[in-house]
Amino acid sequence: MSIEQELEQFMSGLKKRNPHEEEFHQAVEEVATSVLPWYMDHEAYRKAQILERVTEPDRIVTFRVCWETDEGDVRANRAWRVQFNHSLGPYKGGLRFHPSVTQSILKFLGFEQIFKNSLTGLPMGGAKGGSNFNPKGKSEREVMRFCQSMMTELHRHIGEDVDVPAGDIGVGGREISYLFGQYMRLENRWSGVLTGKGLSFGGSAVRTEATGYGCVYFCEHMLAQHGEEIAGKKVVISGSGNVALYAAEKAIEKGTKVVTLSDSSGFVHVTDGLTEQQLHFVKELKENRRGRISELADEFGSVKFYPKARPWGVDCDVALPCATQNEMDASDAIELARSGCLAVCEGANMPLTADAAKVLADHKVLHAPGKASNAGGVAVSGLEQSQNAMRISWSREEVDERLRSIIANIHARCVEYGHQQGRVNYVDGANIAGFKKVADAMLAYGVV
Ligand SMILES: NC(=O)C1=CN([C@@H]2O[C@H](COP(=O)(O)OP(=O)(O)OC[C@H]3O[C@@H](n4cnc5c(N)ncnc54)[C@H](O)[C@@H]3O)[C@@H](O)[C@H]2O)C=CC1
Ligand SMILES: O=C(O)CCC(=O)C(=O)O
Repeated sequence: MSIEQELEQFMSGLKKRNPHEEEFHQAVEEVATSVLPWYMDHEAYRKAQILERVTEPDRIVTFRVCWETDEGDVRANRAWRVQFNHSLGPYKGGLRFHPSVTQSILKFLGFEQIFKNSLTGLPMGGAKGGSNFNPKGKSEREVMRFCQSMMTELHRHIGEDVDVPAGDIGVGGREISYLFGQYMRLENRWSGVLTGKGLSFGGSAVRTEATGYGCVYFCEHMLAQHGEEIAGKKVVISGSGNVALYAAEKAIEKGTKVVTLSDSSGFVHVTDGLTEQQLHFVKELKENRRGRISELADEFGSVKFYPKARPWGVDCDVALPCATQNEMDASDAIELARSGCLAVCEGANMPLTADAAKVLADHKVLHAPGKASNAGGVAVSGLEQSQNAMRISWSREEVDERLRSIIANIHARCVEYGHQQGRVNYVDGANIAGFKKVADAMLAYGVV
């Protein structure tokens, strides 16, 4: 059978076993496309059915989360924890609170997390969880009651050596604190069972910034590998949450011009590049006031807001999609390629549709997949676990230095496994390097 036929047969079985889970199919197909040519050459992995086994989660816990609104009305949400694979260490991955959350989305995220965590070189397995709860418009007390109710079930399934959740969309420092408080109340002990904690109670320096900073560090390596430098580049960023804001901060520090940010209501265009004052305004707006990105244009006359639009039509050298999955489609990718964009470095998880990724490859636009370029967040979470286990805290400088070194290593591994005719195919490189380490561990464990 040809590789294409192998892929088709494998994907057709996977789709039958996991019907109506489009995001999960998409994430698996991307990995399988990269690894199959290599996998078919390695009899031992094939015989042990590693690809079939690694695409089946170890377990999925689904549960109901009941809570009361401030008016005393009862609400019931659905929540999940997908514990995908713990071959390399305790399960690790974020929790997402967003009305769009489904089992398919959490399976795609948990699956990607296996290989991302493998690439960091730290001992972490892959997991993801979350709920279709919408924190938007909820009061502090409602968010607290939801988090407490969620942890009342979740605490049975997690532990510092079992599964260590963290934040993701809709889950930041506030939610992690409420979840952690409830965990301690239920278990009557302090443990590093969540990461992204406050600095005064076991959190790590630089965890808040790590995903965005790491994405820019990765982009810098990717450009340098291809004879370009980041300073002076025009950068388009989507999103205005945790990842986007700290990617913008680091990009500005590196001498780039950040010309866009966005949220689900539209995007802002800052022709001359976002200033530090404007970035400070957006941080306050998003992290504390939880307002809309259009308020940046209301505050600063030179900023223009485009409602219900995405930023990919704005001319740029570098694009950092930092909002959500499938936020860039083929027509967006064509616009980016036409504007002369050199590199797309994913801050979000799977922000490109499969067709968009193909357009970038056809136009020779460098493309770093999230599992490599946004691994800085989980890497610093891994460092938070180490600090908690040793009961110490490293300085900001020390954590940042370790983060840079982990990102440099991930980049080097992408180059090692993705080098193709003078350029690097970062998607293949990340997938093969991440997969191989997990596959070797699974082989060593025998049939389990
Ligand atoms: N927080 C972290 O450490 C990590 C996050 N990621 C990924 O980065 C992405 C962003 O996550 P965070 O910044 O943490 O979340 P966040 O909740 O802080 O921000 C999410 C951002 O995405 C935007 N957004 C959400 N849904 C959208 C939609 N349907 N259309 C347009 N915009 C939308 C929001 O307006 C917001 O700007 C996600 O894909 C997440 O999985 C990846 C690695 C680590
Ligand atoms: O810090 C973590 O454990 C998880 C981060 C995350 O959810 C991700 O890498 O997508």
